[in-house]
Amino acid sequence: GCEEGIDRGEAEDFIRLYHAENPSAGSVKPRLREVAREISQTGTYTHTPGELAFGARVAWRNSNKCIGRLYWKSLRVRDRRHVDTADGVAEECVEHLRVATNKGKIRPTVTVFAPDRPGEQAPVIWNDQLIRYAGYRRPDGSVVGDPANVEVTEAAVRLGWRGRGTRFDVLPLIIEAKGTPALRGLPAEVVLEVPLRHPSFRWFADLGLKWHAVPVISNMCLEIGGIRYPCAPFNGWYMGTEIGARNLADADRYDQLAVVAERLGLDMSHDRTLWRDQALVELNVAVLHSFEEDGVAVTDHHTEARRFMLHLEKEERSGRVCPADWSWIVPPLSGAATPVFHRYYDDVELTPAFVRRDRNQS
Ligand code: HEM
Ligand SMILES: N=C(Nc1cccc(CNC[C@@H]2CCCN2)c1)c1cccs1
Repeated sequence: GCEEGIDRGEAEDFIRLYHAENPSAGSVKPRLREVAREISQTGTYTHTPGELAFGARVAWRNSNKCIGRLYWKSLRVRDRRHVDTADGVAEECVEHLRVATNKGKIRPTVTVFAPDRPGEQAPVIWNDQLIRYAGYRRPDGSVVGDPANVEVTEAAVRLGWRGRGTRFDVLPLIIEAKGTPALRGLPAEVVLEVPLRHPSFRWFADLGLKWHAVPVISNMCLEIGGIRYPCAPFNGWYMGTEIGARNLADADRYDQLAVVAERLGLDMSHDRTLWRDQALVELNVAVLHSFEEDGVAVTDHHTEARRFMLHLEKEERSGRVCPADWSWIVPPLSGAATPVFHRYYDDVELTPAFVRRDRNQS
């Protein structure tokens, strides 16, 4: 919340950073005076469109856990700070999906909705991504669909939603505006999905697996110069391992390794036959093959690791520290076979930033 008002120091630091990296923005002194005046009069201040776009791009550049930061300057910023109703947020999220998906040629995009302001509650989205598959817990404790989404599925059901009960039901958005949560379904035409098949094993298609094309994170707060934007959904494209080595592989997600190993005819009698590892590779081959064949942007972890090494070099050449968290940067498959494994990083927390939104804060 912003009961205590804006941190003037953070506001000044950001304005100075903006002018330092954008000489065409003119002299910093008049803008610093204007911001200080607005804060003392209203308890907050308003970013110019240029400051907002730069702040969002630098928040991406500062994201310690992100391997995909090479193209941070190309982030498309949709300034929707005037939107603060459930209908408005829903409409703009649908448009975000249309613009970002771009028929598979995915464009990294962020939509920035209303900020926290003294006495006004900013809208928030309860879903952690715009596109999520429902998880239905059955009486015997088993789950149909994505176990990671059982809670949000139950929240949607409490609000009146009923799914079809398949393993891949796309959840509605739950948007809380002015304290009231509301359901808003996504039109099918903005939810691009990729059915998964394997280039060599024809039986793979019969597993009935698929995944959505665009990951749009909708539960993080964008913080710029002391201003909090609790609703700022952002997307890139997937790295294949996120789907093939986590979402479909984790035991507490779709748990498909034994299913794939069985169909591969592997010896599953002991871990040391490495049947899990062989199944993992084929599952990831299927993800990359299917996305590529459908013309949907995706990267493999070798390519993404090489790009990140290039990003590190460029940042160091620009005289900046590139903050990184080794445990998130190293891919969950074949870590040491990628260059990002073989070095240390400075895991410092810089601002502007995308931060996890605490449950109790808006
Ligand atoms: C363009 C392609 C991109 C790729 C391939 C990529 C890749 C990734 C991957 C693999 C992760 C780890 C996710 C996980 O393990 O669950 C990640 C984390 C993250 N990425 Fe990126 N990213 C991209 C673009 C972006 C963009 C456009 C933004 C924001 C504008 C962004 C911000 C972040 C943040 C904040 C995290 C950490 C999330 C958390 O703390 O939970 N990334 N990225
Ligand atoms: N490729 C992406 N993956 C991504 C990025 C940030 C966060 C996430 C979701 N991470 C949460 C899960 C659940 C815990 C560990 N991983 C995925 C992108 C999503 C949005 C922009 S890029």
